[in-house]
Amino acid sequence: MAELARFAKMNGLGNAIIVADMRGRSDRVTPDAARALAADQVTTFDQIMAIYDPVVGGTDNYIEILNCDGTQAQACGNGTRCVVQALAAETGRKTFTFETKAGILTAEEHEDGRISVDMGKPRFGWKEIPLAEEFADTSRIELQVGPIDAPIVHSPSVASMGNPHAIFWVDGDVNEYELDRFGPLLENHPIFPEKANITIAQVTSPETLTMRTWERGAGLTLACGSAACATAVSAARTGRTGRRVTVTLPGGDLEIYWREDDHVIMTGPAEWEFAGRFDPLTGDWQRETEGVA
Ligand SMILES: N[C@@H](CCC[C@H](N)C(=O)O)C(=O)O
Repeated sequence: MAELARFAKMNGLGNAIIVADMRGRSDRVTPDAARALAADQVTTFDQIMAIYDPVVGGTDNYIEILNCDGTQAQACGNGTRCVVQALAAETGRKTFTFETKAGILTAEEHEDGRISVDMGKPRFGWKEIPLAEEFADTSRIELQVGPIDAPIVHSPSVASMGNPHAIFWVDGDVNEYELDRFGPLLENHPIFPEKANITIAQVTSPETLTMRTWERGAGLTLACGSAACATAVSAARTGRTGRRVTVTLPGGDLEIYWREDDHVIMTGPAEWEFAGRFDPLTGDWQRETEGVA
C-alpha cells in the first residue's frame, strides 16, 4: 500500500467535496480511487479537489478535479471554496492563487468566513464550449426535450466556465421538472462532444435566480458553483438580470458578480466535516477525526 494521503471531507452548499492533500507527492489520485471513495457511504462525494505542488510560478498549488465517476472536470466553484477554507485554516493566509485546467484562479477568504473565487472569464463561442456544430448565437440554441410542439424544456443558453454548461430557462418552479430523467439524456446529447452540465433556471427578479443542476459526471447535486456562474452570466447576457445576482440552489445561496472586466466572482460558504487518510491508488481510507457523517 502507498503512503496514505490526508483528506478532508467538506461541502460547499451541500455539494459534497473531498479535498485531497497530494502536496509533496509524486503519485496521483486515480479514477479507481475516486470511484471507490464515491461508492463508500461515508466518503461519498461529488468532486475530489486534489491539491498538488504548483506547476506554474506565482501560483500556490495545482488543483486537479475528479468527478465521482472518475472523470476529470476543468472547474469546480464549490470545491475551490472548500480548498481555500482548508488551506486558510492550515496557513492563516487569506488569499490564494491556483492553477486548474480552466486556468489560473484567485480566491480570498473574508472576515465573515465566506469565500470569493474569481472564476475567470466566461466563454460563449461554439468551439470554446464546445458544441458539435456551429451556432452563431449561443445565448439560445436549438435543443429541446419532449414533443416537438409541446417541449418540456427548450432553447438553452450555453456557456463555458472552463467546463461546459447548458441553461434551460423556465417560468415555473424548477423543482417541478424531472431533471433526474432528462438530465442524463442532455448531458450525453451529441451536440455536446465533451458532455455538459445541465441546469434549469427560473429568473425570479432582476437580481435573483433559482436553479437546479444535473452535473456532468456526478448527477443531481445540491449546488454547482460553475453552473451558478454560467447561469448568472447567461441571464445578464440575455437581459434577464443585471450583472450582480443572488443565485438560490437546493443547498443555499451564492452571490455572483459578472464584473465589468469580464471576470466572474462567486461568493459563498464552505463547511468542514471530518478528516481522514486514503490510498490515492485504491481509495482505501481510514478516519482521523470525528465529525459529521
Ligand atoms: N460542482 C462543481 C462543478 C463540477 C464539475 C462538473 N461536474 C463537470 O464535470 O464539469 C462546481 O461547484 O462548480
